[in-house]
Amino acid sequence: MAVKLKVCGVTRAEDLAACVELGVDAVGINLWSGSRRGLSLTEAGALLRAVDPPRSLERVGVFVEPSAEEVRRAAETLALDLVQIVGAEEVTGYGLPYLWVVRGTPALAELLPPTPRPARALLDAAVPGYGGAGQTTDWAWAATAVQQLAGLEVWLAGGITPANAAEAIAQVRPAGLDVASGTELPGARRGEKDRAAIVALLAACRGLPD
Ligand SMILES: O=C(O)c1ccccc1N[C@@H]1O[C@H](COP(=O)(O)O)[C@@H](O)[C@H]1O
Repeated sequence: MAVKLKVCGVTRAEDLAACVELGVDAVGINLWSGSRRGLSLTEAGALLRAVDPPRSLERVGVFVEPSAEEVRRAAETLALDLVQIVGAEEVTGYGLPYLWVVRGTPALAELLPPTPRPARALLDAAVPGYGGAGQTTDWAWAATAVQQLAGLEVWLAGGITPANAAEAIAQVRPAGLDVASGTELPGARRGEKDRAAIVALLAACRGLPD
């Protein structure tokens, strides 16, 4: 089965257009000013208007400790499909379809989907700075979590690169990969994406040779 790919932290029109052209499944629009991939709502709106991606490309808004009003306003302005909220103590998506972000490796016995039910779960590494640091989570733990959460779509994030994506898929069996750093060349200043990295990640997701 094909594994989906989300390219997270898109900041340039050419990168968003490449995601459309290459058949990426989802893009993350980072709306946190603390991230080097962060866009203001005005910038994010301009980016989406410049490319006008088809609705088949899922739009995920990424937030860190946002207010409910901030999330609702962005979801409406950018026509977001899902919201990904990191850092808040209790995350329920503020009434919108949301990703349940699981950071680190909590005890599996306590790994229960919150209410209301999330659209999917995202297993990410617990890193200082909330995310996007290119650090892998524990894949053995993640593989067990995927099995335990059967019935819920579970994606894997954290330190996925073209070099390790196939191995991550084989070990963890996620429904999708969510990649920020691994879609960029070293030194990318503001989330500039590398087309070759996206091509290679898609090949791993679709089970194709490089
Ligand atoms: O990308 C960011 O800068 C970011 C900032 C704050 C919260 C989440 C962020 N990104 C998410 O983190 C995962 C893992 O990133 P990476 O591939 O290890 O760099 C990424 O997929 C985003 O969903």
